[in-house]
This record gives sequence, structure tokens and C-alpha cells, in this order.
Amino acid sequence: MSTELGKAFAKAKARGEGALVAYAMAGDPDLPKSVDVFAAMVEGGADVLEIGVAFSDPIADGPVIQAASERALKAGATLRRVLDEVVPEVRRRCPETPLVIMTYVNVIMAMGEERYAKLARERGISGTILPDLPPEESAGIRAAFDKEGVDLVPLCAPTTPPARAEAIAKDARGFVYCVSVAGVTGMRAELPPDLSQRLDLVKRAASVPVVAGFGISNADTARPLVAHADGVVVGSAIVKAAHSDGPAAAKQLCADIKRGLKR
Ligand SMILES: O=P(O)(O)OC[C@@H](O)[C@@H](O)c1c[nH]c2ccccc12
Repeated sequence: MSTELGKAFAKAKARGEGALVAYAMAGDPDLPKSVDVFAAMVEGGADVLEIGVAFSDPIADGPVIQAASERALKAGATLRRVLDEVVPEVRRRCPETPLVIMTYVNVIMAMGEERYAKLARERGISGTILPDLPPEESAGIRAAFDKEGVDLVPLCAPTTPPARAEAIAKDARGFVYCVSVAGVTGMRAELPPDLSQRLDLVKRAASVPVVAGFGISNADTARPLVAHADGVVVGSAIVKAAHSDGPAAAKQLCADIKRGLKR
């Protein structure tokens, strides 16, 4: 595991808190302003930043993040520009916070996985999440990432059979991303009752931290998960807050969620 990711989760744990993995879209509303959003999220207490790189066909995304993708694509937020213009600035302003890129396989393949992994490492990226990469097809990309020390963070869905979830967890890099609900990203009033059991199973098998994501939007939805996971991922709620009310709103929301993550 990247030492930076390991340290960030360990630090949160030592403070008696679940970690907040906070997502926003690079280039929304434009490249420099998205840097302000990421910096504000860290000021609000985000422990890990998940930096979205827009893709024209974001199949796993709900309406809030799809709209953010469109704004980012209009602003010219290509993978190359995100790595050259957004990531270095976020690193400069948040030197302690590990950064994870979240995008789709095509975006990485268009650059070439080896070239991406090398650039990502040079820019200080700790890990990468590719929701449309099936584990069976991940060997090549993962080898390229491993070579540069960029963690390929795997996802587990509610539809993943337990034995397969265990295998994914055992072999994970960085952390395991447990998707709470079948479907797309977006805020939800309730999370499924069997989520805590699924998290417990993955946690028992995993040698890296385990986080839950999809549908978590505030302290109340985050709170019940800290007994079962090392942290939570929040995306749509932050993207929405930043889009409506700017970086300060994203900061406030992160601070509120962090209060819900106290053990
Ligand atoms: O938006 P939500 O429901 O808070 O879920 C997190 C999510 O946004 C972020 O991790 C993410 C954005 N796009 C994705 C696509 C697949 C998996 C995860 C993601």
C-alpha cells in the first residue's frame, strides 16, 4: 500500500475517527477553481482526496456527478491537464493529504497505462479507482501501477458474491471501496440494512483499510458505518455543495461529516 494512504488512515484511527475520503470533480467549474474546492475539503477535515477525471460516458455516475463531468469537460479537464495543472497545485496546498484519481478505464487506456502510472507517481498520486475495470481484466493495468507504486483500489458491489468479495479484499491495494447500493452514485435517504454485514466480511479478509461509499451525504448517514468500516467516501453531496455555494460550503459539509465519524 502507498505509505501515504496507510498513514492517513492510521492517523484518523489514532484520533478515534473514521477517515473521510472526499470526492470532487477536477475542472468543475474550471481547473483553478476546482483546486480551491479540494483545498477547502482538506480544511474541512478530509483525510484523503478522490480527484474525479471526467469521462464522456460515466456509466457509474448519477445526475449530480454527470452534470459535474459535463462542466469539467467543457472547461477542458483532460487527464493530462488534471495531472499537470490541478494535481500539482493540490499537492502544494495540501502536502499531507494523499490523492487518489477516480476515472474510467478508457481515459487511462487513451494515455497508456504505463505512461499514466509514471506520470501519476511523478505528480504524487497514491492510488487510482477505475469502477468499470472488472477484476478479471485488471492484471495488466495493475502490474503497470504496481511498478510505479500507484495503488489500484478495487471496488466491491452489493452484487459481489461473498467469496469473490473476500478474494478482492485479500488482494487489494490501498483500500477496498465497498459500494453500499447497487446502481449509480448519488445521495440516498437510507442505506441497505445488510451493508454492515458486508463491510464486516470484507474487513475480516482485507489487509488494507475498508471504506463504504455511495449514498453518504451527511453526519447521520456516515455515523452508523464507523463501527464497520475504516472510513466513508462522500461525492455527490460535496459536488452539489461546491456547485451551489462554492468551496466554503464544501468545507463546511466535510467538517459536518467528520463530526459524524467520531468513534
Ligand atoms: O456520490 P456518492 O453517492 O457520494 O458516491 C461517491 C462517489 O461519488 C465517488 O467515489 C465516485 C464518483 N464517481 C464514481 C463512479 C464509480 C464509483 C465511485 C465514484
